[in-house]
Amino acid sequence: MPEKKQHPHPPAVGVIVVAAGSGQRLGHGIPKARVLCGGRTLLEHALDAVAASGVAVAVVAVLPPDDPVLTAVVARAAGAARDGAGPVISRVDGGATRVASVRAGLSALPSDVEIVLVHDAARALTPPAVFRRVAEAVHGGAPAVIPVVAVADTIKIVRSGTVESTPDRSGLRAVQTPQGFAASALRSAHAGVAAANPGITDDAMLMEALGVPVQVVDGDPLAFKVTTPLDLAVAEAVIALRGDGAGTRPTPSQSRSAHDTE
Ligand SMILES: Nc1ccn([C@@H]2O[C@H](COP(=O)(O)OP(=O)(O)OP(=O)(O)O)[C@@H](O)[C@H]2O)c(=O)n1
Ligand SMILES: C[C@](O)(CO)[C@H](O)COP(=O)(O)O
Repeated sequence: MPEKKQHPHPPAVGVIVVAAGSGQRLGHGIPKARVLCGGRTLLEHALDAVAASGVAVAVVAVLPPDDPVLTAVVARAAGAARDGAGPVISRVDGGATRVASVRAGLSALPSDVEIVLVHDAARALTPPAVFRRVAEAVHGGAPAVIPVVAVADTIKIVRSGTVESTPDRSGLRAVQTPQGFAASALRSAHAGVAAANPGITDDAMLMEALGVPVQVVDGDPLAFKVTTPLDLAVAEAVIALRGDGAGTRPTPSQSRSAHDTE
């Protein structure tokens, strides 16, 4: 029987939380990661989920440049992680596209990280189990892993206002984050593309272009992306239902400072 490859130590996992987007579709006029949901910023919810997953040795939050509110959020999370022997948490400025922001995050991660998870701050309520599923699949040998859910609607390919075709729904999946990669594969893939390319909407696309197999694992409905005002209302309702506001709410001064900027 072939010998199973043994890792001498658990691979070091780094998480990039991309939070530098402007949130045009949400329309709050401030970066989306700073928008409050259940009294806390979307970035705080996302960082909590990463911490609760327990997968990371290092976390880099990619922020809009010159954002004191989000910089303070990261500083608080870093302090709490230090006190609780959690991951090292840092921040870096993002870029004009998601690809550019991921690239900035990659350059800020420690070079000895072996697995990288790239996560949207906008998927603020992603259950910690999704992070673990993705990290375990990469640890198991897959170079690229994405969480997916089935598509509920019939999807049409439309050209110039007319339906061209209807793809078979049984083969369609909606893609979530965190997306996980062997660090070396992700670094190589990013080295080969233009950061400004607007057609690249996720990191798995870079792997697909290189012919690297992308494995799927189960996503979770709660890993939905807060994109529109309706999504934010759903996220507020989820937080209210699960009743986790108490004890995790910010102090009045923290809450005021986030509100004041809206
Ligand atoms: N230049 C960018 C663009 C996006 N993102 C991040 O990528 C994730 C997915 O992007 P999306 O939800 O589309 O965010 P926005 O780009 O902010 O949204 P919109 O397109 O409505 O402006 C988000 O967590 C967002 O902060 C980023 O870090 N840097
Ligand atoms: C990465 C992503 O969340 C996977 O669904 C998505 O592609 C981000 O796209 P967006 O256009 O930046 O929202």
